[in-house]
Amino acid sequence: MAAPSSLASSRLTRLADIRRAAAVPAPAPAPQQLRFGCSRRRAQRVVAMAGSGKFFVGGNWKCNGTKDSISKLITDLNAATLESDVDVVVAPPFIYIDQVKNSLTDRIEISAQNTWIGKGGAYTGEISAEQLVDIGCKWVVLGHSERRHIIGEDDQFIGKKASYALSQNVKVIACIGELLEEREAGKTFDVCFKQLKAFADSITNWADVVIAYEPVWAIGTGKVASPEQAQEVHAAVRDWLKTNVSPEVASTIRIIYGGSVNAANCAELAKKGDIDGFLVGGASLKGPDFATIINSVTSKKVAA
Ligand SMILES: O=C(CO)COP(=O)(O)O
Repeated sequence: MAAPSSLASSRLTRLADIRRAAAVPAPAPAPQQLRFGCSRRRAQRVVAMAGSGKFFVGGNWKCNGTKDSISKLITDLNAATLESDVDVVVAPPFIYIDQVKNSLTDRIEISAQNTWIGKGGAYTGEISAEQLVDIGCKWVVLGHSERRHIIGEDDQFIGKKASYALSQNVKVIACIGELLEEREAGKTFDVCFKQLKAFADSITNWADVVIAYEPVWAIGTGKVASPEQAQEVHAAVRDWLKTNVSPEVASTIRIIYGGSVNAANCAELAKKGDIDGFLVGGASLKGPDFATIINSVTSKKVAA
């Protein structure tokens, strides 16, 4: 899947337009929303952003499924009508990748949920990037909060994984996101930028990277970020990339949102200018719901 060609020009135009956006009033945050403490100028800018590139939807199946349940899910996905202008990826548990590869439509690409930091060898329990390539797996999810906070992976370790995976032509879904207490302490941007910097220190080929913003407090909790909350962080991440990597990367990279996305809330999120798709957990285990989320790209087109 090539990076969308329409992105660069639309985003560069958009970034230029941001400064003229002051006339657009920022909506007052809903009472339950937590504020980042960002300036009013930034909030206004964020709301004014519009336009996006090729939508990207990933399904992270995590440590779920059996041969039978996955067979049913594949049947549903193969039968679903999916909008054509969306890149779709699913990430099954390693042991089911071969089953999925052999029976899922090749309209949908396959991702691993993890990989080793370097070449394979005497690393018990690990799977190497070379092995992912061998089995036809084109993507890997790295930096997921469950690996950061449950397994204990740190920024540098995750950065090494990203670097090695990309060197073997495995594309990376690079996850970042803050804990609830970090958000409440006003540290959302600091945390996201620190995690982003660790990726940036290790990545040279950004064309094969999708960034997933997944606030930890929204993962598996049913507490989805509001479209404004997600948009605010996505726009800040894009600004960070513009300053610290390059305007071209900032304008072309897909930044997707994850955390309690479902068939009911995806359309409103998709309308936001800097939300380029989703990384879906629970709802990706239900074929029809996952198809609805993929097809929420139509809301984006309407909003644009
Ligand atoms: O962690 C996630 C995707 O990587 C999100 O999980 P949920 O959609 O189940 O909240």
